[in-house]
Amino acid sequence: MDRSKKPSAIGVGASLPQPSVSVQDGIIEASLPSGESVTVYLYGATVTSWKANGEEQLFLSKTAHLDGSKPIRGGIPLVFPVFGPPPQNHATSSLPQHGFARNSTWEFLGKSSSEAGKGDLAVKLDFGLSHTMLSEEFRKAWPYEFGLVYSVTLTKDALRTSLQVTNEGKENFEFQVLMHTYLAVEDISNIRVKNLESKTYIDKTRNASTHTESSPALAITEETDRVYQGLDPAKPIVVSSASGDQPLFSITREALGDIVVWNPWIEKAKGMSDFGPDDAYKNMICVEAGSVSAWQTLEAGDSWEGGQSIKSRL
Ligand SMILES: O=P(O)(O)OC[C@H]1O[C@H](O)[C@H](O)[C@@H](O)[C@@H]1O
Repeated sequence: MDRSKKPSAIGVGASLPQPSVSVQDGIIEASLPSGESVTVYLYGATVTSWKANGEEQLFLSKTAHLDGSKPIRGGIPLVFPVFGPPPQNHATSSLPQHGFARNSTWEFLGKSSSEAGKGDLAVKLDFGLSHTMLSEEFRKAWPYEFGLVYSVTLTKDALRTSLQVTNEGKENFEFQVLMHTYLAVEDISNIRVKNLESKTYIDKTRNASTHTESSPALAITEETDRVYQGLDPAKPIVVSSASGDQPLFSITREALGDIVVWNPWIEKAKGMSDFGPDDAYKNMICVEAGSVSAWQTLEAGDSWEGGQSIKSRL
């Protein structure tokens, strides 16, 4: 047999084009034959880019630190096990703001691809983080035995991120979780956030006071930092143009009942050294799916799973 011959098309099953995945220098890139792509840094398992319809969908600060010296400003940093500054006298009290998931180095567990229906392909990337992988400082600050599996799934019209948390130890622990998604928008003055009407929110820019959303289409006209609570995860949060019927993004969730809407606006943007250029606050809005208004208690041996699916320019 002539082994120098390449396998014929029939020999390899005349297979359809498959997703491609590359792993280099702690950065995983996956793309579909139809052109969509996603980039994930092992540092924080942070999604830093999602391209669909030929366009970047996520905002990444031009001055973001990509060398592991600071959580990445942009994309989708993962917040776990505490959202915001940790409360005093809590098991998370010694952790930094937003916990350790976004500033720990995860491992790449592998890829899988499947049919996403209608002949479309899906590629799923899995990442893992566990107690023993944490820095000594974080291990001391939060001594629980846990396992996280974070899955990033790219399809032609959506990006899904989901997290499974397992309590691998002998004592219960409490956690909060949030997918801190920085969506790219052309002009903040021209977008609206829909489906928050009548929901209760904590306004972090007004001494954490409680309010009820009155607007069916929220405009962002100043620094905004609100935690909307008790939403139906299956009802999409829609980001649309101001004039519009055309949704730019539609976000459904599983087991994530809170949504944080954040835009730092002029002064705060200037004050963040890793946020650039200064006026980039016009080109982003964070719509963050999470479970942050209360603690999830996870008993020894139990698992919890939650996630979001973002569709773009439907
Ligand atoms: O600067 P970071 O630690 O990344 O936090 C950025 C922002 O995250 C969330 O959206 C919080 O609600 C904000 O209060 C916080 O400013």
